[in-house]
Amino acid sequence: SFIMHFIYASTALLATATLSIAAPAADVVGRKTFQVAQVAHGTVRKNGPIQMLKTYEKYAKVGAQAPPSVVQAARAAQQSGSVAANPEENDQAYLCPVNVGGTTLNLDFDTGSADLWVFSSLMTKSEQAGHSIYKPSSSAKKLQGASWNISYGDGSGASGSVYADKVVVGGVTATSQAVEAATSVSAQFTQDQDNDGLLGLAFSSINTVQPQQQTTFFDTVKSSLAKKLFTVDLKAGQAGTYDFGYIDSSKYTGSISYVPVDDSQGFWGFTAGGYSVGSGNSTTSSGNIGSAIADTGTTLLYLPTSVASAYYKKVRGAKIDNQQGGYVFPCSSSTPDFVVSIGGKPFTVPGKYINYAPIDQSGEQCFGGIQPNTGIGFTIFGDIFLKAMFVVFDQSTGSPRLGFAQQ
Ligand SMILES: C[C@@H](SC(=N)N)c1ccc(Cl)cc1
Repeated sequence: SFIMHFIYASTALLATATLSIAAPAADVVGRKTFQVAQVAHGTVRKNGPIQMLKTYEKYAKVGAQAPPSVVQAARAAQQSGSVAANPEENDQAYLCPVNVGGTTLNLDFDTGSADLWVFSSLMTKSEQAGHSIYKPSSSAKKLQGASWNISYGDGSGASGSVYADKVVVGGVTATSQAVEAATSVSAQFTQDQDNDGLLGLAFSSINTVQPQQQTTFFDTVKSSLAKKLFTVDLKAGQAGTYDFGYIDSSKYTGSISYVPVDDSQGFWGFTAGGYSVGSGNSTTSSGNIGSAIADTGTTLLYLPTSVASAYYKKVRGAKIDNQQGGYVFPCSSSTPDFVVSIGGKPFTVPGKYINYAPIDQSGEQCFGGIQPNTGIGFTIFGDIFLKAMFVVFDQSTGSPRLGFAQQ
């Protein structure tokens, strides 16, 4: 199904209010005291050399220099790892094996949301059917009073309670990660028995846990990674990878072009430039695409309506089919490449990726991988785009940035 994940993260207003309550003035008659429960945030095992190296780095501007032994020990302790991203049918989503509290679950890594939620033993047996299930392990600590509720624009959603437990992704370990155990999920999720939950990789500012917002897996382990970044290398119809803490230069061609990220909405936001349809001399090109996000959790490529219209003018028999919810065309029509400028460099989505899939068994009409971003308000570079690229989601410099290269 062409489900587009939307996210309406519930606000953290309550948590903000709680945190901003001023302590009563000491001289107030009948002074009252109050307690604020401290809940373990996502954490990783602290490591001496890494902590020492951070101290040396903190005072580097006043001449502190870490001894080679500290640098060497810290480097040895820093984490990095890689996990397979296995495509579902039609590359609708990509699922990665993750060890959550001792059980391996297949999770949809989603750079467009910030909750790590899983199918759990707290759900009814019928809802659990066919899925791998998280059962809070003996090492799990329930976050008393914490809850979460996430909803997506296609009407899907999930909710439940929260535990702190060990999570391992490609050998990278978060010793105490907020694991959002579902008590209820919508039909779209129960029906997709390949998918045991989501691992959010957007910014923790849109995590939905209340009353105390929690960190994503990446934010939890970030300080322990050799480099504070992860890379995404999705592929068409075959397994790709998510790598944490390092850049594997064998996974891309040419050089990586970096652009600044606007994380004000909690997404990996950036500005996309001009575009062209087709390759060689039969190209059309026009104005800027504008604000966009890099989103592994969205299947298709959602572009401004004028850009989508310009693209399908070049596809024989293309039309909008409201019953199907977007552009369709004869499966026999050829689909041109789509080229977009990011950071002043051209990036090409091969035309074959834009013939997404037949709309039915007859195989006559096919659904487009490019669709208009009507009602979204920004461009979404989803998997149709990402599976042609190698992308670096980078927090290793002062402010976040995205790196793009063709694969
Ligand atoms: C970021 C994606 S949802 C996701 N990847 N979890 C998104 C957000 C808002 C709209 Cl309107 C449509 C799609």
